[in-house]
Amino acid sequence: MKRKIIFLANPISGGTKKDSAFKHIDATFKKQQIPFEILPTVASGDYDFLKAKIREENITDIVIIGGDASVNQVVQSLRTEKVRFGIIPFGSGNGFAFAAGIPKNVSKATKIILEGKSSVVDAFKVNEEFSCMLSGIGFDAKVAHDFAAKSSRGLITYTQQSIINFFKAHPYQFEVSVDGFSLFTEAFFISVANANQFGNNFTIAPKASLNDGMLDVVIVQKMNKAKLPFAILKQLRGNNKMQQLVEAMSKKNVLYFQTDTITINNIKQAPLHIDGEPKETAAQIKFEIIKDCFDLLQPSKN
Ligand SMILES: Nc1ncnc2c1ncn2[C@@H]1O[C@H](COP(=O)(O)OP(=O)(O)OP(=O)(O)O)[C@@H](O)[C@H]1O
Repeated sequence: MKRKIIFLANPISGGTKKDSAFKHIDATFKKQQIPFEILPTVASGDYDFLKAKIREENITDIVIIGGDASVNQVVQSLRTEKVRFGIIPFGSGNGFAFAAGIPKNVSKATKIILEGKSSVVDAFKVNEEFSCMLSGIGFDAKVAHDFAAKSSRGLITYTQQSIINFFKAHPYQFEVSVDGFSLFTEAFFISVANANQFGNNFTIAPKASLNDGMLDVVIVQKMNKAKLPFAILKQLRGNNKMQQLVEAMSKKNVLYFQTDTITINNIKQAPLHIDGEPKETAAQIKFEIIKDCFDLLQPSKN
């Protein structure tokens, strides 16, 4: 089938201008005689207005030029359409794109779109909301909330907010239910991941895969603050194996396991983020995998 592409570019993401990226895209797709349009993303995140256009004009690919929140919003709105999704990473974190092996370099990312190889990936539900990368409750959500309140975006702001929040971090109480089993924990944060990272290649869930039908859960329990960076570093290297949840509870500060569904009673109303965007928190939060949710243009795995 002849391809026809809509690029959706976020005018505010990532903190850098996209003009040279637009030029590169324009030159590449004109040369290949593939029809395309570059439209701006919308702040509301609602792309229902594009559905009629997609059907009438037989659009085959929707490519997001932006960060994780843009990916979340576009896919959430348009995943019921018969289109494939692509990403040219232009956010501050780009966790989802990097987890899929899509690089930040515009010409390399554009080449992946041009090659047109795709495969299905999972996403997940957070109560009634949609997440494709990584959502969390507690300290990491606090970073997302504070980051959203800043006028400048980008990696430096994100790092500043993480450091400030680290020194202010305090644990929250949670009741975690998995497979009919329930436990109480005091934790700095609980992250639930489809992708393997927070963004900027900061890996938190080393085994997470975008199409394994599993959510990767990381619980960073209460501990002496001096130990916190070390514990996260241990997790980064992926050598913190989950043996038996109960046994690990008492001995380990960082718990890591996989499940397709998890329900968390958020006793102290810790803040929530979905794909890095702050969201209103809830007393109970259920995370549930959506297997084979959408088709993603990405580098082939072999
Ligand atoms: N046209 C627009 N005007 C204003 N805001 C927009 C517009 N389009 C999208 N947004 C908002 O921009 C925000 C940031 O989006 P995005 O995730 O693309 O960038 P980022 O936060 O810099 O990257 P990352 O999520 O990877 O850290 C989202 O909250 C999104 O709703």
